[in-house]
Formats: sequence, C-alpha cells, structure tokens
Amino acid sequence: MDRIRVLSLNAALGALDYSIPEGLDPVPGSVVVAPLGPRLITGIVWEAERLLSAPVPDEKLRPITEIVPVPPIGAPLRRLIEWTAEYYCASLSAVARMALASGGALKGPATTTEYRLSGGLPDRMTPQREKAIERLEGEQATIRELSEIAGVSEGVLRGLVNQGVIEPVEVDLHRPYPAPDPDHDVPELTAAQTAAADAIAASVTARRFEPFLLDGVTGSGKTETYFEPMAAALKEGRQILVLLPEIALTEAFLKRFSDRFGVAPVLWHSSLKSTERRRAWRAIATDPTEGGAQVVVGARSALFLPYAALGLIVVDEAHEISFKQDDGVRYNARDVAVMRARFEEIPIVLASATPALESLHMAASGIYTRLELDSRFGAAELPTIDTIDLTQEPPESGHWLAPRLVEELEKRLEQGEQSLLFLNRRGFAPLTLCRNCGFRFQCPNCTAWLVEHRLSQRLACHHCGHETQPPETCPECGEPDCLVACGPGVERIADEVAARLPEARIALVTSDTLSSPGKASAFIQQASSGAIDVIVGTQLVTKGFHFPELTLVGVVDADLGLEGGDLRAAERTYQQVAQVAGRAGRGEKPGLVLIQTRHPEASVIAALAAGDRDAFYEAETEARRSAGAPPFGRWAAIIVSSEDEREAKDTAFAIGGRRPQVEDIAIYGPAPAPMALLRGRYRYRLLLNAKRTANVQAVIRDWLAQFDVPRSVRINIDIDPYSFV
Ligand SMILES: Nc1ncnc2c1ncn2[C@@H]1O[C@H](COP(=O)(O)OP(=O)(O)OP(=O)(O)O)[C@@H](O)[C@H]1O
Ligand SMILES: [Zn+2]
Repeated sequence: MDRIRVLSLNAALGALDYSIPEGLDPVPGSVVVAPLGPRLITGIVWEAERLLSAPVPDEKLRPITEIVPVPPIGAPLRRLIEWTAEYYCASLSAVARMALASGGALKGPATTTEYRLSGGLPDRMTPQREKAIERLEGEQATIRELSEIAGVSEGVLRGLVNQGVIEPVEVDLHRPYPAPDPDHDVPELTAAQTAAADAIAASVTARRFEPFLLDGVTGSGKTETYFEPMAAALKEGRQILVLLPEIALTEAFLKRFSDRFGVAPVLWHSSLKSTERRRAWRAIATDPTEGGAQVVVGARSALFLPYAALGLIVVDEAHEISFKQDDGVRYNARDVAVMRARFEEIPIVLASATPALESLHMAASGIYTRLELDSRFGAAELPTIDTIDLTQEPPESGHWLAPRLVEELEKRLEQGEQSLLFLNRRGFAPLTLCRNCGFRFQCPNCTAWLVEHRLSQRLACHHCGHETQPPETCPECGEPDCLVACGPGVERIADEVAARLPEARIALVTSDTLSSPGKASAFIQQASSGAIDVIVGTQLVTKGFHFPELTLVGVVDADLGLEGGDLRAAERTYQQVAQVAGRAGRGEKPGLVLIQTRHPEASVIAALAAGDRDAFYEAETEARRSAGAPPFGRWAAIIVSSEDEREAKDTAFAIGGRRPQVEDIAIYGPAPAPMALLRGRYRYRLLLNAKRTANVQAVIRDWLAQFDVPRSVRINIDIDPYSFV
C-alpha cells in the first residue's frame, strides 16, 4: 500500500501518515488536505526517511482528501525549512507555515470581490459615513479590510454598498505582474561598480552559490551596482528576491527600482491585504517563463516563500538588526538567506556601508567574497565629522542642542540646505515624574517607564502598547500641575528646533509618523522637493535615504546606545552613527556631521570622528575574540516566562538545576531578565556561551526535553540572540 508522510502545519500534530487514494499522485513538496478526526488539515508531503512520525498500521491509514492545485514546495526550500527548524530549535511546522504564508493563498476561486468608493454620496450623511468616505479615498480592499482602514464598522460600509456609494470590483487573482525590463534605463557604472557588478553577474549566469559582501561607503551606489546582476538574472528568466529591513525604506527603493526597470516589483510584507498576499504568493510560486513574479521586494518573511526559479538574493542594509525576528521562530533573515542561497545554489549579496562584524569576519576568512566601493559616486565626498563634547559645550539649561549645532542649523536654513537631527527615542520624553513626591509613571505590564507622546497626548509603553492619558494630578500624592518630563525624545527636539528656528519647516520622522507606505512616500517626496528644512528622526531616517540637499547631520545623543551594557552596543552605535552621518553631503555640497557626546574619548566615538572604521572593527574583533563572543563563539538564550512570577522562577531554577555539564559550553543564570516583566509575563533568562565546536542546539534540546512544564509557562530558545533584555 502506498503511504505518504505529511508535515502538518500544526506543531502539536507534527508528522502524520496517510494513504494515497486512486487518481491522486502526490510528490514530496505537494501541499495536501487530509482528514484528522472530524476535521481537515493542511500539510506538506515530506520524504518519509527525513521525518519521524508515530507508527500507524496500514489498515488504520486514512486517505488524503486532495492535492491543493499549487506547485509543490521545492527540495531546496524543504531543506531550508529543515535547517531553520534544526538551527533555531523551532518546530518544522512553524517554519513550514512561513512558506505557505496563509491558508488563503492556497485555496478558493480565481477571482475575488473587492470594494472601493464609486464617487457617489449617500442619501443621508452621518459622522461615521463621512469618516469612511474621507478615509477610503484611493483604497480598494475587502469590506473587512476597508473597515480597518476607515476605522468604522463593517455594518456602516455595507450600508454604503447598498446605497451605491461603495461599489464591488471583481479582481482576477491570477493576473500576472508587469515584467521589469532589464534594459529600461541602464546607468553607466564606475570602474569599481562595474567590477563588483560583473563578479556577481558571473555567479548569476553560472548558477552557483557564492555569498558576496558588497561593502561600499555610504553613497557609493551599492543599489546601482546590484541592479546589474539583477538585470542579468532577469535575462536568464530567473527570479530575484531583495530583502529590506523596513517598510519605510521600501518606498525609496520602489522609486529607484521603477526608474531602472520601468515597472514596480512585487511587494511582500506583513501588512499586505489578503488578496494581494494571495496573488503575490501564487505569482512567486510560478516560473517567470509562465507569467510568474520576477522581482520580489520584501521584509524578512519573504525569505521562506516558494520561489519557482530563484536566481539571486540581495539583502540590503544587511547589518540591520531588524532582520532578526524576536518572536515566533527567532531566526535571523540575513543568515537564513545565505542558507537559502546555498540550498538553491545561487549567489547572494549582502550590501552595507557598515557590515556586521560577523559578515566582515566571514569575508576575512574567505567564505564570503568581499567587493569594495571605497568612494562616493560622482563628485560627492564623505562628510566631515566632528564631535561636540557636551561637558565643554553644554546646551542651555532645559535644552538639548549645543550652541554650535544650533549655529550650523541656522546657517543651513539661510543657505536653503537641509539638516537632519537624529535621536533614537520616540515620543516627547522617556520619563515623566512628580516633582512633589518623585512618583514615576511605569507600565503595569512591563519593566519600563511610560513614554510621553505629546502629539497624541498619551503616556505609552513602547513594549506592550499600553497607553494612558496623562493625568492632571499626580496619581500618588494628588498634587496638581507637578508632573515633569525628563529627558528628550524626538518630539521635544522638534519643539526645540521650532523655537530656535521659527521659519524652519520641520518633519518629524518616526514609526509613529511614518506608519504606512503612503506616509513614507509622501515624506520622501517632500524631502526630495525641498519642502522640508529640518528632519528630526529616529533610526528610521538613518539609512538608505538619499537627499542631495542635506548637508548637516546632528547626532543629538551618541552615548544613548552605549548605555545598558548590550553586548553589541559599541558596534550598533558605530553603525547607527556612521549610517546617519552617511546621509550628509550626498550631492554636490559638502556635508558636516556633529556628534554630541559626553565621552568623546570612548573608542567608538573617537573612531567615528577619525573616520577610522578599520581601527574600530579591529579593536571590537579582539574584544569579541577574548570574550568568546560571536563570531568566535556562540550565544544562546533560554527565556522562561509566565504570568505567575513564582511559576516562572521555579521553572527557570528547575531547568538551571539540571544544567548539563558539557565541555565548551558555559551556562549562566537563571536570573531575572533585565526586562523582568514584559507584556504581563515574568521572565527569567539563562545564557549559554559556547565554543564554535559545541553543538549547542543538541545540548539545549536534550536538556529541555527532560521537563514537562505547565502550559502557562513558556520556554523560548533564542539562538544567536540580538536582544538581551
Ligand atoms: N553609476 C551611477 N550612475 C548614476 N548615478 C549613480 C550611479 N551610482 C550611484 N548613483 C547615484 O548616487 C547616489 C548614491 O547611491 P546609492 O543611494 O545607491 O548609494 P548607497 O551605496 O546605497 O548608499 P547608502 O549605503 O548610504 O544608502 C544615488 O542617487 C544614485 O542614484
Ligand atoms: Zn508595557
């Protein structure tokens, strides 16, 4: 009897065996629907020899119900799913779910109905209807999605459908995306760009695995450079995946892409509407020669999609820590992308002006091919960098910008040039306290202060989303008008700029203000057209943007990232400041960067001011080597959490009490996590520091397998952690 093994998408079910009914012909990778008790489940047919399942006698096997009419998941992706689950100690099912993205992508009819405004007006206007009509301008989506966009109930929208104010539109889910033209607008590359582009293109045509580190200073034209091997892949009929760290960057990228290739690429990110997601998924799974997607640009979740003919992967701003996912399957998209390229036998490009130390080390070891662009494109020069020692040149009391920085801002305004002030802190002030009794506003669910957001008049927790209105009186002592905002956030800096430069047009750029692709592109449009004089922003504006008239960058507090003792703090500070500095002087006029700090002598600040990247990385490499930190050793964290503090603690200590004695692995903790309470859960951490020779995943798996913890306790394993809170 023919039996097949099916990997269920439900981790609790794992692998299940089925028989094959007459007329069906599943192969490894086929997506199937199968019965389980009274229900139907979805799964992927897997090679039986690679996947264990509970033994079931032949006569008890039930037949699968159907094979979903989508192309089978290819062997390279199946291997990637296995590798990811193994490496990150996650369940195969959880990783496989990322490949299928959504059940909705698989099933259902070839068309769907969406709705949009017809231009008509209702018989009777109500505030809700007015709000809907105002907010739905230019939108087309399902009723449910429109209701979210408009912030009104589905009932209100149905009422408008009945009146013809909102009309249905049939959407074909299989219509192909327009094809990018590799010859649309080909730039002339510089010699260094050509050399790099050719090296990558050669691997594209040879269809071989080769990781490239495209290490080019800010403004060197890395994008133009990797566009050429992308064009080569297009000509070969292959697909290209470009991973970007943030949606805000996607907008700028889309513009560059369509200038070069004539049309927009296919987008993939978590806020796609369900029909867009479904259409994109199907196009990605279809060969380009049969109308499939050719270029996909996305956030990290695009990495696990079932590309039919992947020919090249590009990870832009590859040093960004947002490639690390910190919930669910805790993977690093940059590292998994390299593995995908390996399984697919294709080249991959990691592009960055400030590569991760790990990536530089791989290049130095000869595992990655390093391609260097050491000067800016065209006439642009790298900016001049200077520090402002805040202990010597302090801002006026109650202010945050030193006199020299303010002077330079004024100068830019007079000359009609743009400035950018960077502070990695959203909101107005990170802490609010009572002048009378010292009470501090803290999140009830997290070990964190509430951050005042003056624009939205809220005190908000940046970890769990808890929000409350600032009270008139102190909740502790009852004094009126005694609450003071301590320290600056970007809103406060924007206020200070407005007070100093009343004529300046100021843009505040944070994830609060750039919360949608539409807002991001409006900002880019305004900044490029010169309608903004001063940009005040968080890390969101530090990288990727290219505004030629921007000539001054001020780093409001370079010491911020060095506090807290994060093991990568120095590297991250270096990257952030170097990236934001890289926004200055990208056009014809020279750029100036002023770094405000209380520790100009700190090695990272000194290296930034001297523009001496090599010295910084060398010192940092030595520090990592002696600490046994990545890339020389490996870290892994085990986080035990529960809503019940006792339970979290007891479990963590029970686990700690049976720690394995393994050579080459040191185990620290358990200890309360720095963020001892997060989203209402009490947290304890254990940290493992392993030599590269140790199989830390196997050790953790065997260790934790001994414990049968209550359902209310969660144990998360974080391999190669980036967050230590
Ligand atoms: N060969 C070229 N021909 C025409 N323009 C180019 C060329 N190379 C780069 N440019 C232009 O130079 C500017 C800087 O390039 P780009 O933004 O790609 O730099 P980058 O290396 O990605 O920098 P960053 O890392 O700072 O984002 C862009 O406006 C780009 O269009
Ligand atoms: Zn909170």
